[in-house]
Amino acid sequence: MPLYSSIFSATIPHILRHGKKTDYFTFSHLEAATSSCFLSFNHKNLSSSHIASVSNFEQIYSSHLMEEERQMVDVVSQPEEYSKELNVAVRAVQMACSLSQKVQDTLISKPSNNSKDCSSSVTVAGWSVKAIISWILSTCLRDDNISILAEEDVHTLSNTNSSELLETVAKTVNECLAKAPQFGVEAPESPLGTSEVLEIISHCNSLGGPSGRFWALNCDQYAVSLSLIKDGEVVVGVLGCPNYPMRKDWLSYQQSYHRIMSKLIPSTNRTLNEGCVICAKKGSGKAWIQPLIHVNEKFVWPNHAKQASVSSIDNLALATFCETVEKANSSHSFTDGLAHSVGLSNKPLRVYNMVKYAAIACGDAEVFMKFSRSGYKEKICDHAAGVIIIQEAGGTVTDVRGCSLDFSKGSHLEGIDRGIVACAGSTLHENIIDAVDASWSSSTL
Ligand SMILES: Nc1ncnc2c1ncn2[C@@H]1O[C@H](COP(=O)(O)O)[C@@H](OP(=O)(O)O)[C@H]1O
Ligand SMILES: [Mg+2]
Repeated sequence: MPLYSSIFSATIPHILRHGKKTDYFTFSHLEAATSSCFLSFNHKNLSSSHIASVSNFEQIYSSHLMEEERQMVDVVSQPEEYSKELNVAVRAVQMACSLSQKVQDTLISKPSNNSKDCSSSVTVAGWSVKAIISWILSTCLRDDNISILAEEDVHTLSNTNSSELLETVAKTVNECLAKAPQFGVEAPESPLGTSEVLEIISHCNSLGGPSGRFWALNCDQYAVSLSLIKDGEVVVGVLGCPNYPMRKDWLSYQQSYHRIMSKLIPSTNRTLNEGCVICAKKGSGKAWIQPLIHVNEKFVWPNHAKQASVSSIDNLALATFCETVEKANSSHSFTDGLAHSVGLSNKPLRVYNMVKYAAIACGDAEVFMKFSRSGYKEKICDHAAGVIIIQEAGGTVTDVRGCSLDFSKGSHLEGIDRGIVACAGSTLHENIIDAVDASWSSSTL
């Protein structure tokens, strides 16, 4: 990429210094947005008080829908179980991703050398996403007892030393919620006070478990994932990837570059390179992918949604495998050796967190393997949405013995044997599992 090297050399060192997966940088306000939403096909199923509707959705959109979009309407408009939850969760994740994109745009346009500024922006963005998602879920689903399993301890923010942070989070949350109509959600009547923000964040205190329902949330710069878990089973999964390039050849670049590249290389179809949200409902046999909406656009459900399907490649020689970016999180030497032994000759795709699941669900990669050091317990928030999306898109996800991942044991996946393997199809999956079995005893894992 020599053409871009001078711009990259100016921006990349900054990203490398500060652009780790958890860095959000300064949040700047979202641009003015328009109001109203398009939901009449489904509004009977929704809590109409907070989700606006236009009655002429059918006339405006149905006649123009492409076949895939029609199918999407069929899937989400039927009064099926969890349609409402899926619909609301997609909006919540869209909003969270737009906040994340905004922060990243600020990073690119106004790089800061102050790591303290950066980490405080990360913290603000993280809490703000929790608040926004909690508020949307409880308001749109009319559920005052929303329960969310997230990674941080909710009490940190109520600490008396955190009052400045709380004020900043509340400001960010209010700026973001003021744009809720852009996503088809009514904004709060008046800005939320700090105690209300604390109250909505306090719902992020679920411990998970085998019965009842709770949401699992994970957010960072590269992925925002939200899943609904009912009686230990994942029933809805939504995965937003604000940097997903939607062009396979760009995936192999460090993800922070994508947004720079998408600005440098004009696309005839902008939606092809600026992030996506993928979602699925248990048992539907389908997953859906749609672009993120951008400044001054309205979220039109199911806007440009297309069915997401895993790749049809079932030959390891042609397959691409994903693995963790950080060597500390999964043994690269073991996966390299394994890849060599099974004839996986393509370069591994190292993308952060759940972007790996997204790559498989969209057919951009075929295999994901993660072999954590012994003693590390995987968190369910880091997998739930990705697992259901891959399964509904036609793929297979298990531990290395071929057992399903168990989301009923609290905040962590207990009893995972050796590691996690996700594949586009059962043939690939069997081959990988057999190969791991054959090489495990000689490994140092
Ligand atoms: N010591 C460890 N061993 C294995 N996985 C780890 C780990 N520490 C963190 N992780 C997991 O690996 C994820 C990051 O992987 P990757 O390198 O592919 O981005 C982390 O996501 P979070 O940062 O959301 O907790 C976490 O789920
Ligand atoms: Mg995580």
